[in-house]
Amino acid sequence: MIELVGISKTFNGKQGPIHALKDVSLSVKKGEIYGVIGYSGAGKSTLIRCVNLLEKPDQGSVKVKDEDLTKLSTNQLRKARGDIGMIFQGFNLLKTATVYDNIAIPLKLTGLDKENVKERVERYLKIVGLEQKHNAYPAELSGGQKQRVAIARALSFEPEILLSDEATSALDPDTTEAILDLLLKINKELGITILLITHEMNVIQRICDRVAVMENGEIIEEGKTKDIFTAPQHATTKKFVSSLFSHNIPEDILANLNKTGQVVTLSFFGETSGEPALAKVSKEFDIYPNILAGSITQLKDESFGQLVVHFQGDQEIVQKALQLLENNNVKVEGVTLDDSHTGVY
Ligand SMILES: Nc1ncnc2c1ncn2[C@@H]1O[C@H](COP(=O)(O)OP(=O)(O)OP(=O)(O)O)[C@@H](O)[C@H]1O
Repeated sequence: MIELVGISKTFNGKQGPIHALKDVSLSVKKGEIYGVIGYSGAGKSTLIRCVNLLEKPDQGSVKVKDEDLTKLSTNQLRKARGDIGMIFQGFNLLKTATVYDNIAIPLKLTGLDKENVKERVERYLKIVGLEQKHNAYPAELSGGQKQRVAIARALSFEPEILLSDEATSALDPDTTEAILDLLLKINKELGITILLITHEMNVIQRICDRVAVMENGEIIEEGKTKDIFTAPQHATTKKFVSSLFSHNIPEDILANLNKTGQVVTLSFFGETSGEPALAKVSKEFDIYPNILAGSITQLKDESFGQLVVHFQGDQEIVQKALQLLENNNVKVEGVTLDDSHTGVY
């Protein structure tokens, strides 16, 4: 659906050139929710703005629905952009217009007649749950409600793709959850492909099928959300994942525990696979795992759990127990003193 190949973009900064994107390639499938995560300055905004050519890359191709947007005339590009909606952190609403007009005005500018404009505004305000707010002005709305208006405005053009530029970054945690639920609903019920950028791992965790991690204008890791959560490779990815699972065990306690046995992290999917497997090994090998920390979190399609466990006793038996856990699809990783600085992931 979206195919970025070898995108580069350099800005002229005051202190010399800034290589915001360096040979970035990315592919988003139809119907997918794809997240790009990175710290400030990683190049996320530049990347997402390249998808609808708000930013023109210096090199590379931007294919949307098999059409290379960099090769289109102004008119053709305007038409192609009709398939790509966008929402922003700052909502970008017209302050002096009502909720209704914020959606209706851009639609009227496309030449749509009054009846159809009315029908669309009402349909999409209903989808975002704001049918009671037609006559309100943006100043009378909460942040979450303003983002809902912005989403309804984007949807009113009936795009196949929605780009989300940090849409939940200005919102409190509860409102963020509600907006993420709305994005999931839009994806599932309207079949809209979503490409989002964020610096918050919980956004990736809750709704993304796949994720790319960006740093210094490059994609440093990419994959299914599930795989990135269970086996992050790059130090930055590990940091993002551990921001959600900060099972910080104080260093001196960890050092003492390591003297009397082994401390491991067990990662598992689904509600059933982790604890029963642990109960099974303790029974079979007559060992007593001591659970030090644990968490369970909901990914888009399944739950993901982690337990930090101390295994005491005969090392040979413990190794056999850990092997059995692995055979039961539980991922086993040793916890070292170094891990405790950033949290166990
Ligand atoms: N128009 C511009 N002119 C000059 N430099 C720019 C411009 N736009 C972005 N940059 C620089 O390019 C780099 C990448 O910026 P970008 O906004 O894409 O990163 P980001 O990951 O989205 O970060 P943030 O979340 O802080 O916006 C940064 O060093 C930024 O200062």
